[in-house]
Formats: sequence, C-alpha cells, structure tokens
Amino acid sequence: MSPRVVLVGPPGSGKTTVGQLLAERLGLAFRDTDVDVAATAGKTVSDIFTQDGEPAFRAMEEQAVATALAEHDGVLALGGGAVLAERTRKLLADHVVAFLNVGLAEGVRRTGLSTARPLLTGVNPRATFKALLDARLPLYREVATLEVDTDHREPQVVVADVLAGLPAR
Ligand SMILES: Nc1ncnc2c1ncn2[C@@H]1O[C@H](COP(=O)(O)OP(=O)(O)OP(=O)(O)O)[C@@H](O)[C@H]1O
Ligand SMILES: O=C(O)C1=C[C@@H](O)[C@@H](O)[C@H](O)C1
Ligand SMILES: [Mg+2]
Repeated sequence: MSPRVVLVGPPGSGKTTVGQLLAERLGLAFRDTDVDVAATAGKTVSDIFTQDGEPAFRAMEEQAVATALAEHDGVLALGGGAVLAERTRKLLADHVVAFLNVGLAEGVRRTGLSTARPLLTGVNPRATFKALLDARLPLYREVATLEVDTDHREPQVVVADVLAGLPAR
C-alpha cells in the first residue's frame, strides 16, 4: 500500500489546505503527519516544541512519516520540516511526491495569520522563513516528482495542477 500522493513544502505552502481538497477530488482519505504526531504525543505540535524540544519532535515525526507511508493509501501531507530527515528522503524515493512551493513574501504572509507554528514565532519571522527556504529548497526538490507554484494561485488551481501531474493509475 502506498499513498496516491505525498505533499511536501514549507509552512504555509498549503499542504493541509490543498491536501484536503485533493483528497476530496480523488475520493480518498487525507492524512497529515503533524496530526499523527500530536495524537501520539497527546499534545499540540507547539507544545512538543516548547516542552520537549525540536529534536524530540523530529524523532517522533520521522517515525510518524515511516508509519504513514507504509499504511496510508490516500493523500498524505508531511510536516514542513519532515524532509530534513535523511531516512524520510530515502523512503520518499519510492513515492509520488508533490512539492508545493511558496515564495518568501507569500509564505510569511500566510504563516503570519496563525500563531501555531513554533519555528516562526520569533522576533524576525521573515529572516527565519528565508533561512528555512534556503536550507530546504534543495531537499524538497530532491524528493519531488512534481513541483507546483502556489503564489497568487487559489488552492483549487493548485489542486488541478497536482491532479494533472499525477501518474495514471
Ligand atoms: N494557494 C493558496 N492561496 C491562498 N492562501 C492559501 C493557499 N494555500 C494555503 N493558504 C492559506 O495559507 C495558510 C496556511 O495553509 P496550510 O495550513 O494549508 O499550510 P501548510 O503547508 O499545511 O503549513 P504547515 O507546514 O505549517 O502545516 C492557511 O490560512 C491557508 O488558508
Ligand atoms: O517547517 C517546519 O519545520 C514545521 C512545519 C509544521 O508542519 C510542523 O511540523 C512544525 O511546526 C515544524
Ligand atoms: Mg499543515
């Protein structure tokens, strides 16, 4: 069993939003590894970061991703930093992976609407977001079989692009 498509990308790229719409269009279940980690830990992702630290979160995330890749046959959204784990990147080599890209300005604007992103709550979210994009863009591209721009594009338009890029089944 394998997810029909795995979504990766920076915070605010729309993995959750687009993933839910995409799953509806495909008539498949949607799963999000951030939700899985929070359920396993019994607390929010923000609380895991604050109380247990980022390394603890990353270890839980790596396990949650491996489990979901093995179990889920619908649409799977990974956490924004999941590709940092080498094991995860290796596992993704066997899957259909869509990279939802978002530019710096739009990413900062979208994530600024929420306080639920522990990595982006510091004094300079723009600088943090830029550093995150610089470090991760090569990793998203390494695992992706398809890249879709989301800047100034409605979620439904992004969904249509992902659908058009999926291999026939
Ligand atoms: N294509 C889009 N156009 C405009 N707004 C969008 C688009 N995609 C997502 N958004 C908005 O951006 C915000 C973040 O989206 P979402 O939570 O889906 O991102 P995410 O990639 O799942 O982030 P995270 O990695 O933090 O889980 C939400 O308010 C959502 O409505
Ligand atoms: O980009 C990141 O590193 C993160 C993104 C979110 O999906 C969560 O997994 C968490 O807030 C960390
Ligand atoms: Mg999300």
